[in-house]
Amino acid sequence: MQRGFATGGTSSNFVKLVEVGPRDGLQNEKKVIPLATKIDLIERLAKTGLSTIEAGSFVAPKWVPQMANSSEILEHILQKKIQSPVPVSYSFLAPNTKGLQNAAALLAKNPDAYSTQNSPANIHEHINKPAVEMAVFAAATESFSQKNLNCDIKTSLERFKEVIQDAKGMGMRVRAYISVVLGCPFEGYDVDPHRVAEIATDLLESGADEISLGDTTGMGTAPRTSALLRSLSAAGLRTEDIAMHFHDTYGQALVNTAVSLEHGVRIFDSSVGGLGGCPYSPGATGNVATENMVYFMETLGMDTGVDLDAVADIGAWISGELGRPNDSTVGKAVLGARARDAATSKAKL
Ligand SMILES: CC(C)(COP(=O)([O-])OP(=O)([O-])OC[C@H]1O[C@@H](n2cnc3c(N)ncnc32)[C@H](O)[C@@H]1OP(=O)([O-])[O-])[C@@H](O)C(=O)NCCC(=O)NCCSC(=O)C[C@@](C)(O)CC(=O)[O-]
Repeated sequence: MQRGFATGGTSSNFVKLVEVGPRDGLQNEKKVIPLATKIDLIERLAKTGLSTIEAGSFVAPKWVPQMANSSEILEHILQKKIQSPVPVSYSFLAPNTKGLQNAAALLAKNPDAYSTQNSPANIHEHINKPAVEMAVFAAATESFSQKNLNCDIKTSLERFKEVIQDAKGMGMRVRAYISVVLGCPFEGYDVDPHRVAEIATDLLESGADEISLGDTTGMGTAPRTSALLRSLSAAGLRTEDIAMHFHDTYGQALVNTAVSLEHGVRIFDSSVGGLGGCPYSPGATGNVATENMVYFMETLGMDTGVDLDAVADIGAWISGELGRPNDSTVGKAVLGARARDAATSKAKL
């Protein structure tokens, strides 16, 4: 369907979306999701123009059982050529060196199957070989760090330094999350932006390539998002190193996205069908839906390179597979408009 927004990508209006559905989106589902469904989801997403897909998590299966088959997912990515119109980087979480080593063992078995930061910058090379990146995840509050990682922030940063340096040594790109930056389920709204800046600086100094700031609880508001980004900037952080990760629990995700765009942020996390929730954040709902994010960027004349109709189809499909409602308002609207158009064309025949 023609949506009639200004389009046309230039490097200045490009916004990178990081699809977190297969990891953040699925990790909290109670029902066991078959491996084949997870792989199908990743393969479908890879065809939409998304360039980064968070595919799994090398965490303790006792803690997050739904992610227990992340090794099989990584193996599939390495062994089968997933078709994609653009080079895709597949990202996996690691909470400690054990998680990284588990991923590294699979990479070592398939050394020619993936590209690294050291690979030649040849687009065909990258299209033929997926990139694999790792992600570590800290918290902005002590309570959340204890619940999510079973250690305090200082200990987590020491562990992450090792994980980041080892992963970088293997040529991998590393992203670092900081959760609960705009509100904590245990400590409330009072999250200190200066502390967020300190943690982000520590992670960047350890070698992380990008910091994703998680509004885990969706408690972020426009003024508080702006205040946080001002604090980070005052502390010397560069917007090009920052990604924003909004959950839409209070319906503020796109407002906060607009504020972040004004501050120069150009990387946003989202989840197809609005899947998600954090197992250690009671009451947390899904990430902002990828469909909503793509549509929103299109209305602003920004270019994500992502096919909105294709992600709308995937959102409806995966919601059906999981037996849950499709949480993307845009996804439902796109499919509704398509059904109306089809009915109108049929009536004209
Ligand atoms: C960090 C630990 C492991 C500490 O947990 P612990 O219990 O303190 O760890 P431990 O070192 O004492 O080990 C306990 C057991 O786990 C095993 N183990 C230990 N590490 C691993 C590993 N990597 N892979 C596989 N197994 C592992 C270890 O071998 C041992 O096994 P046992 O001897 O009992 O059989 C645990 O707290 C953990 O896995 N936490 C992860 C929690 C998580 O995944 N949360 C969700 C991701 S964060 C998120 O969703 C937020 C985000 C990123 O989306 C952004 C936002 O919205 O905020």
